[in-house]
Parts: sequence; C-alpha cells; structure tokens
Amino acid sequence: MEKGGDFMFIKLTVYKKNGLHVRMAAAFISLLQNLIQNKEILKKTYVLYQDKKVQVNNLLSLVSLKIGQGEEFILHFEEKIDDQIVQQIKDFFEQTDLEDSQQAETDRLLMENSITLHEAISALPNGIVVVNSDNIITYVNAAAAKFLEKDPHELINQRADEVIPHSRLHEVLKTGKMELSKKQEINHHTLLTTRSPIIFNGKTIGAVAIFQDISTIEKISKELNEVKELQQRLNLVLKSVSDLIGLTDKNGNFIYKNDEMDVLLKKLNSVPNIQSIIGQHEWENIKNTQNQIMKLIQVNQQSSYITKINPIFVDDEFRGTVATMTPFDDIKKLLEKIDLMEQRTKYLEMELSKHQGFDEAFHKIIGNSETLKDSLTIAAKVAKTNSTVIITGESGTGKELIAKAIHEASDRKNNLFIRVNCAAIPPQLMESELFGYEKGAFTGAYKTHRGKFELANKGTIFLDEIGDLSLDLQAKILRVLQEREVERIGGYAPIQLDVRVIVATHRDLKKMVDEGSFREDLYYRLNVVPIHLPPLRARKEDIPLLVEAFRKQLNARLGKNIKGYEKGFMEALCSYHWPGNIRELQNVIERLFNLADEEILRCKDLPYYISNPQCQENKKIMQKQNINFGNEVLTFKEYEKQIFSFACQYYPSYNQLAKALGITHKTAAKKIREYGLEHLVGKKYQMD
Ligand SMILES: Nc1ncnc2c1ncn2[C@@H]1O[C@H](COP(=O)(O)OP(=O)(O)OP(=O)(O)O)[C@@H](O)[C@H]1O
Repeated sequence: MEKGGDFMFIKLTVYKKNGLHVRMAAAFISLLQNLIQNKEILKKTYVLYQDKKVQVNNLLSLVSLKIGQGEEFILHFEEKIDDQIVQQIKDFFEQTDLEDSQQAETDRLLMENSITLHEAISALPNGIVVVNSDNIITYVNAAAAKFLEKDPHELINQRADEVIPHSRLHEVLKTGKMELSKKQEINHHTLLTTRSPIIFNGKTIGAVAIFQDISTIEKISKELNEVKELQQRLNLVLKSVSDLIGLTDKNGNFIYKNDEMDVLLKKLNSVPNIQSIIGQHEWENIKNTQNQIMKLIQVNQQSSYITKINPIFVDDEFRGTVATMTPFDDIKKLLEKIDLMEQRTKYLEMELSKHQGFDEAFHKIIGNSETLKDSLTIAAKVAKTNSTVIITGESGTGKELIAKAIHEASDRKNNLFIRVNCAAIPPQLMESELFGYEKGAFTGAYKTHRGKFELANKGTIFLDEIGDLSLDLQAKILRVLQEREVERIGGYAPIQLDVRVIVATHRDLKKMVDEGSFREDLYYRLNVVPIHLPPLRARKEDIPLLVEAFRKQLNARLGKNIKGYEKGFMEALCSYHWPGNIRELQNVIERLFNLADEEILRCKDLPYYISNPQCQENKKIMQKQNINFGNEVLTFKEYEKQIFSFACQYYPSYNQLAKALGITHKTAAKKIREYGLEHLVGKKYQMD
C-alpha cells in the first residue's frame, strides 16, 4: 500500500479461478459500498489495471477490465481511507468463498445491473443484435427488431445470416476483426452497421452488430445538397440577369446583392443600404404600409431605374426587402424596338397581303402601282364579307372589273353577278327593271317579270353609276338595303332577298348629298366599304404592264403575232394623260393591232395627240371645226342628234362627253340612249 498526501494506492491480486468475474466484481462493489458509507469518496475511487482506469463502483466497467486469475491491479483512493477498511478489502480478495450475506447482496446488485443494462440497451435508438460463436442470435433489442421488421422472438435462436440481410456476423466470428460503420440498406432504412467480435479469454465467444439508423440524416443531407444546388443555381441566375437585384435586412442593409447592384452601390459611393437608393421617406413607407413600391428612380445624373421593392414580412414582422432595378434606358430602347417591329410587321403584313392574299379572281386586274394594290387589298378583304361596297373612280378605271372580282372571290361566285347601269336605263323603266312586276300590273305587263334584285338573289347586284338614280328610286333602293326584301310592281307580298350590293360611281356623292341631289341616308348606307380607283395618269407605272397584257390578249383574240414595241413607243404612251383611263388605253392598243403590218407596234401608228402631246389641247378645237350643219335647216331634235352623234364619237365616256357639251352626265346618257348612239361612243376618239 502506498500513501502520498491524500492519495492511497492498494495493490491487490485476484486469486479466484475465473479472475475478477461478474459475481466477484459485484461482491467487491457491494463490500465497498458497505465499508465506505460516504458516496462521494466511493465515486472518486478507481481501479487501475494495465493502462486502464475505471471507477470502482461501475460493475460493467470493472468486469470489462477482464482481470484474470493471479493478476494484480491497483485500487486508488483519492481520499485517505481507514486502515481497517483497507485490511477488509485485502481479506476479501484472499478469501475463497463468499459468505451468505455477501452472496445475497451480490445477487441483488447483479440483478439490478442486468435489468438496468437490459432496459438501457432496449431503449437505445440503435439496433443491437448479439450472436453466439455459432452465429445464432442470442439477443435482439427493440430497435434492431424494428429495422428487421420482425418480432424479437422470431429472431432469437435463428441463424443471423438467415434473418439479417448482409449480416456478415459470421465473417466477424471467423476473422475476429471489427467492421466499423459500414453503410447498408435494410427495409428502407439506411443503416450504419458496426460489427465487433466478443472476445473472452482470448477466444471469440460471439459477435455483436450495432445498427445506427441514418435515414433521417441521409434525407437531411440530401435536402441540404439540393438546397445547396438550388442556391448555386439561384446565384447563377441572379448573376446572369442584367437587372440589379438585392436582398436587405430589416435595417435596409444589403445581405445579398448581385454584381450589377454592387457596381451601382460602389458608384454611389455612399452607405451600402437601400435607403441610399430610394431615400429614407420611401423606406419608411415600405416598412409601415407593407406595400410594394414601383417607381422610376433617378439614382444619379446619368441613370434612372424602374425600381421595385417588395417588403418581406414573416408572421407580420418586417424582416427586410427584395429590391430589383431595371435600367430605364434599356426599357426605353426596348419599347422603341417593339414599336419599330410592330410598324415593320404591319408593313410586311400589308405587303404580303398585296402579293399573296389576292384571290385568283383578282389576277386579271393588271397593275403593280401602290395605289392600285391598296385598293385591291381592301377589295380582296371585303370579298370575304357581305358588306356593301362603293367603288369610286373616273370612267374606265376598272370599277366594274373590281366589282366582278369581288363577286368571283366571294362565296356567292356560283350565283349571278347582275350589272345594272343606272345611267343607261330610262328612269321610267328603272323601277320595273330593278324590282320586277306582276302580270297585269300595268298595260303591257303580259307576264310576271322578275327584277334585277331578284335575279341577283344569293349573288351580287352591281349598281353602276348609282349617282344617276332619281331621288324616288334612291328611296326605294334604300328600302331594299334596309329590309333586304323587294316588292314587285303590282305585287302583294315582299320577297326576301339575300343579295350582296356593290355600287359604283364616277361622281362625288358627298357633294351631291350637300347639293340635295343624293339622299344622305342612302349615302351612308352605301359608304360602308369605299374603294377608290386612281386614274391611270396617277399610276403611270402600270401602263407598260397593261400594254403587255393587252398585247397578249389581242394576239390570242385577233390571231396576230405582235412581239414588241418600237423604241419610244412606251414612253409616248406614258407621257399621255389618258383621260379615258384603261378603257382608252385598251382601245388605242386594239386600234394599233388592227393597223400593224409588222411584228412590232410603231410610234407612227399612234394617234397624233398621243405621239405629239403638245397637240392634245388643240383636239377640241379641231373637233369643233369639223361640225358641218349643211345648208338645210333641220328640226331642233335633228340638230341635237347630229351634235350628239358627232360629239360622242370623240369622247370615250359619257362623263367626258357631258363635260365637253356642258350638260350633266345624266342628260348626256339620256340623249345618247334616246338617239340610239351608244355604239358611237368613243369611236373617233382614237382615230383623230
Ligand atoms: N387594272 C386593269 N387591268 C386590266 N384591265 C383593266 C383594268 N382596269 C380596267 N380594265 C379594263 O378597262 C376597261 C374599262 O374597265 P371598267 O368597265 O371596269 O371601268 P369602269 O370604271 O367601270 O368604267 P365606267 O365608269 O365607264 O363604267 C375594261 O375592259 C376593263 O377590263
């Protein structure tokens, strides 16, 4: 025994056959508890064996030292112990058998320890499986049974490798080597398994497997990885946007800012908080109202930003803000670009519809001028509807041609296109022409006659020269347009109609309305889709195209083989002002075809007034000089007929003729009809 100050070391030898076995260790602890009543002293009493040091009153620790027979160990007190006690301890190790009282106390201690140990192991969250040297399971705690999804009694006495997937305990039994923290999956649990041999007296008497469930940790770590990945992605996104983005804490200090925001803050050279950008007032506003703000903020002289600040509230508590700023110049430029693109798209759409959109019905309308294409674009669009169309333009500009094309391009194309020249039909016949009559409605009505409107049912009626209709008939037409029904003269019941109405005029209807010669209500009824055809002189680029088209048509029709034109021919045509428009051009070309002996059209064959533009003004004078009244005095009617038969030959249209004679278009049409001179109209116009 050694004593040093308060320290005491007692050297003891274990003589018992099985060394310091469990029962003896329990008896030893029980003895010490009896001898040393002061628990504090006992707590500080240790057993030193080889290089290990354990508390003496811990049975498991003591037994785990595995002190064998004849081996020595040191009992170390940190307090001074009575010599008597020391002697009793020594005696205990020298005595051979335990006394009865010692025996009973030992059993109690052992029992207590075993139960405590069992409870502790059972309650462990880690699974524990113990096997004997034959790899038969001898112990399973509740956690292990749960991982294996079996009752403990189903596992006890079973071979471990038969009931535990990848048990490997037999390997541990074989090698005697510990396997530390090996990962394995058992029934959806991710487990870290430590397997160690149980060695006693140098022999492997069994093995123990300890399973630690790391499923939750695994899940958390996976989630953590995902969060990390997400964060990295978010960082990348925030870095790659050109907007300025930042997160602030509740004091406005930036806790995150992307590079662009960083650059701005550095430029501002002030405290790096959001207040330095939006001002203290706005900041207070956000905090108090919990509202988002979106403002154009001029940060410095050069730059302003569309700034959006969203407050972050958690459980009604203000936690900070998310700020995004978009350079306003960028947006302005973008808006300008969008505007430009929109304009371009519109232009391209229009161009496209001009080139592609026309129905085949429009292909016979020759011309490439913008003005004509604009008119055709409207015509092609309106063809698909049932709207009333009014076509205006000088005589010979192609009003009827367009009206027909609209009909041909419409769903009505398989039904009739009925043309009514309102200037050519005498007013007294007009009503019966338009609306028809019942048998016996008036003298001479021997049978029922269907009017043009009726004939055009399901098709199109084209009322040419609508401006020449009497006010009375205008009212009747208006009724048809409103009611979509006609009543034959002498008829009793109205007839329902489905007619598409297209009207045309060379007159200024608006002016006529102002003058009271055209009904205002009808004017607005008709003016739904106006299409204006420009005169040929306003689209001279179409002349070569038209001439070429007429050349081909006439070659085919007249069996000729005119191949081209003399130099200067086209120029002469283009410098003429074509008062009779395309009809006049068509007639001139046809006349040249008749005159041509060669394969080309020559300038010398052109009418004098076309090849010599300076003579055009003299034409009227020459015409006037040509009137010959003779020596006989005739009746006024006969003179009138002579005047009309002379004059109408020199003008290609009623309109021009009327202008030349200083009368209305209507009167001119009436007189020509009256004297049956229609076949002479424009006859000498080219011949002059
Ligand atoms: N763009 C064109 N392409 C080919 N031929 C055309 C074109 N425009 C008109 N024409 C032809 O010119 C002639 C006159 O056309 P249309 O009768 O349609 O004119 P309009 O304006 O109705 O005349 P008006 O007012 O005297 O009745 C027709 O033979 C027609 O085929």
